[in-house]
Order: sequence, then C-alpha cells, then structure tokens
Amino acid sequence: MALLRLEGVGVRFGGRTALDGVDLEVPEHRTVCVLGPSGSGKSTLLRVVAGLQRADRGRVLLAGADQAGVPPHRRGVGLMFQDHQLFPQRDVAGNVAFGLRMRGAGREERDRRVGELLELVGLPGAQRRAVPTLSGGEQQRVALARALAPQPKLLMLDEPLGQLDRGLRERLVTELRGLFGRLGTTVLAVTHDQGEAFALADRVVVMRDGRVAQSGTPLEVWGRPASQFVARFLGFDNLVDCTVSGTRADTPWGAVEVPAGEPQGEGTLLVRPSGVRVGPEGEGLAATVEARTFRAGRVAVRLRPDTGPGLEADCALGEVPPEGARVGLRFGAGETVVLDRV
Ligand SMILES: Nc1ncnc2c1ncn2[C@@H]1O[C@H](COP(=O)(O)OP(=O)(O)OP(=O)(O)O)[C@@H](O)[C@H]1O
Repeated sequence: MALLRLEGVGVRFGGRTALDGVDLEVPEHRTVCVLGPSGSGKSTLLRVVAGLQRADRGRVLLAGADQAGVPPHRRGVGLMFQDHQLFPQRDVAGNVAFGLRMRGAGREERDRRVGELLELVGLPGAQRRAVPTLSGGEQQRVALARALAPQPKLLMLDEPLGQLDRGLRERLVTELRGLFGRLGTTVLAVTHDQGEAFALADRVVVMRDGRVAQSGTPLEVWGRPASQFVARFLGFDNLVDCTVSGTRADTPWGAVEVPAGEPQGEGTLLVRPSGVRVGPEGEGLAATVEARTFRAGRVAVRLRPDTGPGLEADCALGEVPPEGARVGLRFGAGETVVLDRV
C-alpha cells in the first residue's frame, strides 16, 4: 500500500508556480528519491507533505487519510534538513532525545532509545559528547538518530548528505540504505545529486519546473531517460537530433545503428560513453581527441568529431589515445537509445 500519496498537488507563490499538479506515491517500507535542478520544487514538495506549506490544489494522503488541516506535529512524519540543525548547546543525547521528550517519554525510555539509536547510526557511547566537537559526518548521524527517534511513519530527508565530501557521502549512502532496509523505514528524500539518489532509492522521481518529468526504478530511469532534459540532468552529454527509420538513425554524426523497436521518426539519440568505440583514423566517424579525465581505472575521453557535436567515450586505461590524436569512432547499437526531443 502507498503510505504517502500526492494527487495533483499544486503550489503557487504569487505569480510563480512551485508545484504544478504533482502525483507521487511512496509505498510502505520503500525509499523514494526526488531529484531535480535547483528551483524545480523539491523542497516545496517536502514542506507540503510535512504540513509546513499549504497546497493550493490537490490532496496529500498519509496511510489513506487526507492531511488537509492536519498540523505538522500530528502527521507522524520526521524531517531532516540538509544543514541538520542540531541544538549546539545540548549534548548528543539531548539532541537525539528531543522528539521523545516532546512526546512525553519518560527518562528511562529516553535513555534506552537514545542508546539504541546511537548504536544504530554507528556512534555508540556518544551520549555526552558536545555538538561542536563532532565532525560533519558525525553530526549527520546524530541528526539522523534524532529524526528516527520518534519512529515516524514517514522519514523525509532534504539533501541529507549535501554538506559532506564525496567519499564520506558514498559510504553513508550505503549505510543508510542498509539501515532503512533493516528498520523497514519509509523514506522520501530529495537531492540534486544523481549518484546519491540512485544509490539510496527504490524509485526515483525526476522533477522539472514543478512537474514530474519521469519516475521509475533507478535502472529504468538510467536505462531509458524519458527526455533530453532528464538525460542531460543525469549527466549524459552524447545527445544529438536524429531521424529514425527501422534500426537506422540519421544524425549529424552520420548513420548510427539503434536496437529494433526504438521510436521512429524525429527524436534525440543518446549514445552511452561506453558505446563509443575509439579506433584508428579512417574507420568510422573522424574525430580529434580533445581532453582526457582519469577516473579510477577508466578514462573519459572528450572527442571533437569533424561533423556534429562533441562527445565523450569511456575507455580502459590501456586503450587511451593521446590528446590531439586523430581517431575513428564507431557506435555500439546496444548502447544507443532514442528519446523524445524535449
Ligand atoms: N516562500 C517562497 N516564496 C516565493 N517563492 C518561493 C518560496 N519557496 C520557493 N519558492 C519558489 O518556488 C520554486 C521551487 O522552489 P523549491 O525551493 O521548492 O525548489 P528546490 O528544487 O528545492 O530548489 P533547491 O534545490 O535550490 O533547494 C522556486 O522557483 C522558488 O523560487
């Protein structure tokens, strides 16, 4: 069953539309990540669900119950903001126990829960530590323990790992996914970081200008972005206008083979970097190597073809041509997708 359901939710600020008829579902025990560029309406969405922002139209249902008129503290949702907003004058235990205290839990119950939660987030015994002595990652864990303490039906995370460096974020994302799985937590998270969303989520929702541009499992969205906008937002750059007939796409790069069953007629062709084969000059599309970016065992090679827009190839370390080299490009049909031209 959907624990959270949004039906046609719209929010306007003066003349500006922040949310424009958003439909969304978060099934129980699942993690849904909302992804989108700055200003696409992600934070407004969370605020509407939390009851901090009124919807001008549409409905928000939690466990089937319409939340119109239900104040934030009666919705049973927990919210963790990107700047984690810990109380600096309270110690770790005081922070984690905050929601329990508000609920009127007794001292013994609070102490027990705080101990359990700190254990859970990997900070056992940290009860008496002062907030200013914690690292960014530790503060994030305390904020998470605090949000989990009152056992919210729905946990909402706004850019949960936004402030942390990449290495720590990647570790924490994996930990969070494991933790939510073990606890059976239902999570709605927003982020502008694709990697984070795809690592954390069972389903992702890509937003554009207050609307849902695409939703699906990470594999579905990554495998077949719904539009050029979604593809670019996910970091795909090898995109070009095309006209498809059968398994042939005519493009400014020349004719490219596409899998059978792709949409026909005018569209946008996406070629994954792993599908761009770099060979000797004279074989395929002539191009010059512009730049190379080394990424742990693989190399992203930026290419400037003689015709059509620039593109990127993913090469193994041993196969990387030097900068300035003249090469020939071929495209692997299995790595091409035809998208809508929007
Ligand atoms: N209180 C407000 N008053 C007026 N306009 C607002 C208000 N809050 C948000 N907006 C506008 O609504 C739109 C959506 O904003 P929102 O903060 O939800 O986007 P976002 O996707 O969370 O962006 P970011 O990633 O930068 O946090 C933006 O155009 C923003 O300027």
